[in-house]
Amino acid sequence: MDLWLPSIAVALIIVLISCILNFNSWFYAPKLRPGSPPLPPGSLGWPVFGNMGDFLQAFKSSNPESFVGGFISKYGCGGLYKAFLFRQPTILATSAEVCKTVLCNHDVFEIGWPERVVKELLGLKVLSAVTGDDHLKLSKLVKPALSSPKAIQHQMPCIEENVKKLLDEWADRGNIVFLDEARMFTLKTIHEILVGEDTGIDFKQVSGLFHTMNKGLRALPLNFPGTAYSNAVKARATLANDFWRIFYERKESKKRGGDTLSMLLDATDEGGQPLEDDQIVDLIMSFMNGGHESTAHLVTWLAILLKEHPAVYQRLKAEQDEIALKKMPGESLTLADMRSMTYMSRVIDETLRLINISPFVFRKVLSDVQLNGYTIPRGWFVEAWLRQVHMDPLVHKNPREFDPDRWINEKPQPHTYVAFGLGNRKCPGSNLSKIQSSIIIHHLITKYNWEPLNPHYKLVYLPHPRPADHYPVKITKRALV
Ligand code: HEM
Repeated sequence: MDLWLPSIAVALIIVLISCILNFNSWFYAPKLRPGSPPLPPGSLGWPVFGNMGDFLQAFKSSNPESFVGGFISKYGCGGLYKAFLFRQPTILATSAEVCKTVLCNHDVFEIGWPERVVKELLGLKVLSAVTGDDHLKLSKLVKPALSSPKAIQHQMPCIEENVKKLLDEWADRGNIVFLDEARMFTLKTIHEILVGEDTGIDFKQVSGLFHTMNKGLRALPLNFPGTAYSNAVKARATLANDFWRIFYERKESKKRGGDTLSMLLDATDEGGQPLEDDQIVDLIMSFMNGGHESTAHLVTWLAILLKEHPAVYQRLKAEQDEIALKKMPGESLTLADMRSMTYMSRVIDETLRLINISPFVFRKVLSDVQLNGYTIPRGWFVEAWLRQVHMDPLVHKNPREFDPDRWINEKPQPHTYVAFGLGNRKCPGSNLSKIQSSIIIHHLITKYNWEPLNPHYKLVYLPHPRPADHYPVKITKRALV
């Protein structure tokens, strides 16, 4: 009797642990049709939390690759693993080929924000919320407002004027925190590009509101006072007030220019239908949101990596000095100048590959699909792990090395560079962010010097990779020669 009790207790504990460990698999794994291939290998982790603990541990360490690396070393290099992330049963798509399949097959893999998030935070009719044919039609209608020759003609002088003012102001101040200043700069510039004039908005407040709104996008959609989601909904409402005011002022004034708002006001679809007012307001807000934070990170990382790689710095400086020397004082950069910045373009691509500002993007599975001998079940989420595509040594040789020449030496396949995504949802602001960073780095490298005040910064990876101290630098204007 004395021996029975402890044995039963041990057996019960084992059963309990096994129930806890297998709860997600029992609860979420679907019954597959007889003869269907199995789910991909992997583990759905702990109840409620799934694999979030491993994910956070990896992304809070100095080696975020260890998260996917754990799946690869346990389950092989198949490029597909089942997991449980962000409260959803999820397939991790980690190889370049699988990511391409996921991002380019919109009839099966579509964006799938919860309805409530679309309604309360994103806006019902913005690019990242609409799906299928509606998405195709909207893309066709709004992309020219960001990347047509007419749009670029408006963007370039606007960016350059702001850059010149900004860099002089930075040099006057001496010490600045690079990422914080770059954020303010990209926010002001994208605002001018989008709405074309001073609208009296408070940029510091707007930056904070977008930050609060973005935090809510991945939070539990519980609208109770004090939750991240509720704060995000309030932030969005405050932002929307500002943007409706700007919209009405412009609509009533009938003034039009090369700015995005003018182009959206005048845009019509194939049937001659204009965009609806609330859609234009939501689109402008979504571009302003998507268009400042990521570009500010890109510019900051360019400044960091150039300082850390003197040979790349010297080569880029030589290319940019040659362009600058051909200019009369005050003469602006032209599109032809931008096209001649071939090394700059490789440095930017390599920075985006190495840093992975958007480490992954998600899709919802619309119907059961078989891929590489596995079933991906309907209703699950797929995370296309863009970061792994860039950091896979089988795709990019010595992936941890910063080597802008890999883009000519390795001649990589187009789907192995996914910094801006792939397929129909590829970032519509990719050109704009490259133009903006090229112009700022052109003026910075040809006329100023910057020295990091803390070269031994600590790196953090969430929500975007960056130095924990946001990269404080001392900036000085070069003497004219
Ligand atoms: C370094 C800068 C940037 C990076 C790394 C970046 C990255 C990305 C990525 C990876 C996607 C694809 C998302 C997906 O497949 O679900 C995307 C989409 C998007 N981006 Fe960007 N982006 C940048 C700059 C910009 C700028 C400047 C704008 C606007 C002016 C912008 C607006 C958007 C929008 C609206 C979408 C949604 C497109 C759709 O769903 O059709 N982004 N971006």
